Amino acid sequence: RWRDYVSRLAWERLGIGRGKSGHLIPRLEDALAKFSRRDSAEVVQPVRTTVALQKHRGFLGMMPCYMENDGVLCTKLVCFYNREEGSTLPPVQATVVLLDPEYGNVKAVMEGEVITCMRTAAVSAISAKLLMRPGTEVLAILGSGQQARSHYTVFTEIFSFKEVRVWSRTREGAERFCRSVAGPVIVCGSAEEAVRGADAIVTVTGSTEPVLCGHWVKPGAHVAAVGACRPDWRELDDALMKEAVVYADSREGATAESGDVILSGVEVFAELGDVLNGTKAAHREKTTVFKSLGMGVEDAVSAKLVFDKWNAYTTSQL
Ligand SMILES: NC(=O)C1=CN([C@@H]2O[C@H](COP(=O)(O)OP(=O)(O)OC[C@H]3O[C@@H](n4cnc5c(N)ncnc54)[C@H](O)[C@@H]3O)[C@@H](O)[C@H]2O)C=CC1
Ligand SMILES: O=C(O)C1=NCCCC1
Repeated sequence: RWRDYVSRLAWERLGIGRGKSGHLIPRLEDALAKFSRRDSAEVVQPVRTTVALQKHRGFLGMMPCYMENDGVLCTKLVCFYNREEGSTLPPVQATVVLLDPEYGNVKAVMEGEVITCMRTAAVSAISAKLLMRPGTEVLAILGSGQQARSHYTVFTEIFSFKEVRVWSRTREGAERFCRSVAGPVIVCGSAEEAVRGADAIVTVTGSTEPVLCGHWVKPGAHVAAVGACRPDWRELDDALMKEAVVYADSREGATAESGDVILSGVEVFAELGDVLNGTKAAHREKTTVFKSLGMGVEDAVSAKLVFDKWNAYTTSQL
């Protein structure tokens, strides 16, 4: 889409995504660590408020965040849908609004899909940095949409996989994905074939039922589970949830919104921020699941980065 193309170009032109995910990953690590300290001068971020758009099989999520010490006030409005196979409508549409916390005026209104794709992939990469075993060789991606593409980009930029595999519910989807990314990918005929022996697995599907079974997963593998962000949606089965040490971006978010956490009845062991703060262990030696729900603070620091880069760029053109 034209809008997607322009945003991506702007993102690259501003140098945010260039090389080792540019400046985004350190800012997100800092934000995750601040969030987990639960200091209201650092981050105030309620659990996402969600309104069901029943007629359209979708949801509106509202994601405000205030970072008093950093002077950042932001909210994202995101609509996400459980689309029919073959639908050409966008699965996620988002707008990010950056405000001045002192006066309340709007500083910028930003297209939020690229921010959502890049920050989600970057946070999954942080989970892999913290929880993946050293010497990993094989990455498997389940799903072939926009999150699959952003995860491919960030993961192959940061880690040196010998093999990347993709599975999608249609072969055409997987083949389209291969044509859209910059490196080699092996198309697999089933999710099981894709994940058998994989060291890292990313689940980025719109599925509401498990697509990944525990008994396929190599012991010690790391799973970044990005889809299934509703309390009755699943991507991972109970066997995997019970076998793994489960991490999340937000404990409150995971226990309110994640079907994989709620319906399997497992405990979230730690937030990524706890590991970054050194208050909880990174169990690299075990099978680990990072359950990603997405947080307003991730959008806030990403939007601030875009805004600052944009200001610097426009000033340099004067
Ligand atoms: N954790 C987070 O922060 C975020 C999570 N998401 C979620 O990530 C998931 C992927 O998002 P996008 O890539 O933007 O969507 P997309 O529509 O571009 O891609 C979805 C992929 O899932 C596949 N899929 C859909 N239903 C399926 C099923 N029943 N079984 C197997 N595969 C199925 C599709 O064929 C497609 O390959 C969605 O669930 C979305 O809500 C999106 C943004 C942020
Ligand atoms: O954090 C986000 O942004 C989203 N999370 C779950 C569903 C789609 C958007």
